[in-house]
Amino acid sequence: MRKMMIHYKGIPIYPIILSENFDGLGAAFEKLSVKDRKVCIVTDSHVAEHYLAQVEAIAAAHCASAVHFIFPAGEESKTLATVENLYEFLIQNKFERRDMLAALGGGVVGDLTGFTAATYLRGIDFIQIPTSLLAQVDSSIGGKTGVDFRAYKNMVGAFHQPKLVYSCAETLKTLTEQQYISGLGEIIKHGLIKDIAYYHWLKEHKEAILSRDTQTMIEMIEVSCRIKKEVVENDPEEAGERALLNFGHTLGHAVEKLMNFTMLHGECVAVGMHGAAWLSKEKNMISEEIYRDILDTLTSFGLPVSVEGITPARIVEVSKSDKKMDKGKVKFILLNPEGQAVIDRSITDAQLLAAADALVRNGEQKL
Ligand SMILES: O=C(O)C(=O)C[C@@H](O)[C@H](O)[C@H](O)COP(=O)(O)O
Repeated sequence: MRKMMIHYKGIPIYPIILSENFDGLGAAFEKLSVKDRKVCIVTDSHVAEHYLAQVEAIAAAHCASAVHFIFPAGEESKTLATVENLYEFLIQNKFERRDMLAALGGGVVGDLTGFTAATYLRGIDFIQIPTSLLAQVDSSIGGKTGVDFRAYKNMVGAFHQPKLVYSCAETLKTLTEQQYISGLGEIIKHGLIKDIAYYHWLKEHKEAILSRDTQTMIEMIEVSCRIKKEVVENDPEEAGERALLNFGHTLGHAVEKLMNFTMLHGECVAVGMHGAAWLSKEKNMISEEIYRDILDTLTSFGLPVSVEGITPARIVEVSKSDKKMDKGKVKFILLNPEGQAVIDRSITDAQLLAAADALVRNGEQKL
């Protein structure tokens, strides 16, 4: 078992526990003083089949009582309507301020549960038990919670920090290939924005990573969590540096929306990272060779770097309606020659369109 603590202004806020199994979850509950508090485990229809019984039994043994709320798996459920159903369930079960939610699942479950916890009774505690690779290395850490609104990704939300993040590597073995690889999109992002040695380590350990070797996965998750921890500790509410975590998300969110959420988040981030790398190359911030290496790395891990069926013009239009606008300019995260990410507000509409064009697969172009 590995453990790290998230601090804000030097004060310890919550632990991240990385474990091979759920054996340490009971002890982690105990540390939260939950003996006389109710817990509602929020999960989706896929995860419920695999892990709900086990986690609910642990919660019931350590808390005053445990109930569960299950919603249909998928991004379509990440709405205010699901949040309303959850409020209703909590009211019916007489949940009070001192009671708690536990998000058992991937990014959708974590974001939606966190947002419900942030707003129910003006805020109750919640914990994250992420079961997808993407949630374990990214969305469960840092307190970004929220839902989509009329297909605008994460448009309504709040910063609300969990009391615990407990990640169990066993759960990664039941992920579909596509879900697992989607998580690798955010992991490669971590290397590219903050730790180029880690990016090379990922390439060197590709086989063990893709075969889901437990120890390699835990090592990789630990490095990614440390990178995310460092960024969110320095800038908890995205006043500055935290925006670097949005590398690949400006165009990625637009692709996600235009593909009607038929592509997974990490896949869209990979396409978006291609766009950001392309812009970095065009601005002479990285070489053609590095640009090619990024594309090769993404594709060698099974991630897409282009899309079909949408137009560059629509990608630009939708990018401009995302949250990343800043005084009318799209806030872009680009790569610089030192192998670090930087915030850039100088991208023109023409450059944005050309980047979007590089992502759209048509005829000859087979990236
Ligand atoms: O934690 C963050 O900050 C991130 O930006 C991490 C992203 O990878 C993640 O997808 C996040 O949910 C996107 O946030 P958003 O503010 O762009 O919706």
